[in-house]
Amino acid sequence: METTAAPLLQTPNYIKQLAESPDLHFIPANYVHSTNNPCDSSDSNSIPIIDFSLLTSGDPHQCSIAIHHLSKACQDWGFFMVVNHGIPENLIKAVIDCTHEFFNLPEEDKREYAGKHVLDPIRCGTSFNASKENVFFWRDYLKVFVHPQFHSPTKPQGYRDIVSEYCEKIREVAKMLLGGISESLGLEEGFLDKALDLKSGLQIFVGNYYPNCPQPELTMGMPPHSDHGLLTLLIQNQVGGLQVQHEGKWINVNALPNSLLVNTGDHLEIFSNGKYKSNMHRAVVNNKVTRISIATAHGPSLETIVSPASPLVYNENSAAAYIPMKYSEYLELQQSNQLDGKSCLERLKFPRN
Ligand SMILES: O=C(O)CCC(=O)C(=O)O
Ligand SMILES: [Fe+2]
Repeated sequence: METTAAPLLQTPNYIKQLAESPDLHFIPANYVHSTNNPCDSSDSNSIPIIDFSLLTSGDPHQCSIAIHHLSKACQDWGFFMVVNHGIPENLIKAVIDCTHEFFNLPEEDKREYAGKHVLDPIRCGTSFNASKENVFFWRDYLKVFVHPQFHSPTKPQGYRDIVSEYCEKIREVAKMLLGGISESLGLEEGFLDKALDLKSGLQIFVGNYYPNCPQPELTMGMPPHSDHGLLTLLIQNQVGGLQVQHEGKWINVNALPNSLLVNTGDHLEIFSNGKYKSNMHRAVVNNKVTRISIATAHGPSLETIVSPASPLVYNENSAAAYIPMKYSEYLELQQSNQLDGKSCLERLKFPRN
């Protein structure tokens, strides 16, 4: 394997800019990660598949099958693919295309959204928590709050209409899945929705841009992490790169055509009192083509204090395993330098003896 790397580089504004520099054969040293080789992973055909049409069929028997599948998927994997979700293929393509156009805008158009606070509604930048780690990843991002209030960059043209249509549709899918998940926990379908104030719930549209990389085996697009919130629904431009952790192994996600890739988040773990663990995942890059992915994260309202669901806790068999915290405070803590190497979720776990 080629291990030579170019010297350290001053932080570029965007990885896109670096990846497009002529004669880039070696990646700068601050992009090299000595974690396990990202290519050392298994393929899997066993990733759970949820047929969304069963959940929405109105037939109680079909619904209960889907709920059972959701329960197993959340408990065993924290990850599943959703088919027959009803979101038109051409809308998905349009969202990916206009997000690609956003990343292709001149730097001055993107500059006004750079270097913002985690609660600012539109942010774009590079890497993954670069301010904290000073270690870089092969990725640029655009993060936009799209619910309860819809925000949008002003360019490219057409972006606002396409993305708002997509976000509305994907939120409906997330809401139905969360209704099924609520039932799978032995709660009423609407329990989670009410408890976490989903009608004012935060929805964040995250566009990820991973340009092709001359030494993909030495770096990573996104390091291993879990997502905040309840459920993240992801689409991509037909280029793989997402890997999920399952039973201690990294699994390449080979997406079914036109499927949504869904992972559980930290606040579902908290709400379920640890029954549904938040999924660990990461993104690898390749040396051939640019990969675009769009992750839409769905969480409680920013004001909600998230704690384990009361019916799951106040019985003789279990006690709350997580300390309650306001969702907005969680987001700020996650971005801060005050975690002593622990994950934010780890910090909220009650110590067990
Ligand atoms: O690009 C991917 O496949 C993963 C993206 C992701 O994990 C995220 O945006 O949180
Ligand atoms: Fe993620």
